[in-house]
Amino acid sequence: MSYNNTAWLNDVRPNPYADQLALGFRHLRFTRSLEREYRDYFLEENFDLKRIALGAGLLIWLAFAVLDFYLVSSETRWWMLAVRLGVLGLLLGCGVLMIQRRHRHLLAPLSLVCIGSLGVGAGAVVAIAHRSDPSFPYEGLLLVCMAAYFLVGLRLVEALGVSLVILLAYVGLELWAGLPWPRLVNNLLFLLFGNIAGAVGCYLLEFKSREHFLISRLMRVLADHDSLTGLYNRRSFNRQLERLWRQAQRERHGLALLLCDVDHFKAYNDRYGHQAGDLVLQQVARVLEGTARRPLDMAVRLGGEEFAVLLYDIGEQEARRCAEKLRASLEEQSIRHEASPTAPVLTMSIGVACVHPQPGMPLGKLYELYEHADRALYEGKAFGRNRVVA
Ligand SMILES: Nc1nc2c(ncn2[C@@H]2O[C@H](COP(=O)(O)OP(=O)(O)OP(=O)(O)O)[C@@H](O)[C@H]2O)c(=O)[nH]1
Repeated sequence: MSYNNTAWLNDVRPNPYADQLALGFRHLRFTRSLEREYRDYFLEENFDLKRIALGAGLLIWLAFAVLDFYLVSSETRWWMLAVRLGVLGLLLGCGVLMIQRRHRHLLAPLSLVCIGSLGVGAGAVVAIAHRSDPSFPYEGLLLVCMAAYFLVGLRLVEALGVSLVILLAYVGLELWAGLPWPRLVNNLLFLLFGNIAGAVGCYLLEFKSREHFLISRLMRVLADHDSLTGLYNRRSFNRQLERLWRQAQRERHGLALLLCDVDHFKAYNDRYGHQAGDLVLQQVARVLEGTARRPLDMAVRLGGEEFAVLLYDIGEQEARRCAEKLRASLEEQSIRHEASPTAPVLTMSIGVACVHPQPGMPLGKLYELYEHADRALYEGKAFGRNRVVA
């Protein structure tokens, strides 16, 4: 099985999610960093499922314990009950850890312990019963394996591993119980075929889950980024601006907004063509990215030839210096602009505004930051362009 509809992906590459979709993942494995991200996502997605499955498993286990008691009359039922109680204790112990989010990293191993103990416990109960009654039903074991494939939120490799352990333990226990060979072979074949069906279903489920992960992450990236330059778009800028405002209020850090506008870009388009204009916008974007290097900084394409750089934890002097460096960097690219009346190369004007958000300062001040930078940019244009105004 492979992911076939890759033609549209070429439009959005390079992008790690699109690249992985195009590369395929039929062995249910991504590249190293994506694999780590997927496993985190998978754990988070299945957090509730695991807890519900554990609750259901406990109830079914108890119901079978009651059934054993009525179905088996000999002394062996006490041994069966002891096994059931032992497994019950283990499930309760794991359950206490699993319901707390702070033990999230233990979720996968705990699920394996739960399903494994249910399987081996069920195998032990069946083997004990088979010592006196070889026709005692053993099919419940398949139920446990099916839960591993479909209910507990395990990856295929985990479900296969734990099912294999359960089957091996079952064979060992039946040999100890002395189940006649023809019966053992019959039971084992039934369990094996059931497991093959479960594994195929689990493979398809995991494949779809991985595909969903990649597509949903890719959609998120596309929704937050400008398709021409790859910079953040205005929507994610607005979101991030408010988030950073609150963070800066809490941490008492300064914020700076650099509004950048390419000079005489209409003339550039008219002189060199729209496609050349697009390439230049991409070049400008790379220059802006060089300025927004720290994790909370952000380079944005607001639209057309208007860009913004949001800088976190910065003072007025430093912001002005950054803006000047940015302006000079574009000029140093020496992109010829023969149609510009102000410079022989492509330049941009930058309006700078800074704020130190204090706790309790209204959000309205944030919009003043934008207005201030916009006014400064307007002045920069009016005073001849290719300059920084704060
Ligand atoms: N190539 C290209 N051009 C674009 C894009 N978006 C907007 N533009 C062009 O950018 C130009 C912006 O022109 P104006 O707003 O008049 O600004 P300007 O010519 O740069 O003049 P000043 O800003 O005053 O220096 C318009 O001609 C738009 O068509 C784009 O994605 N690609």
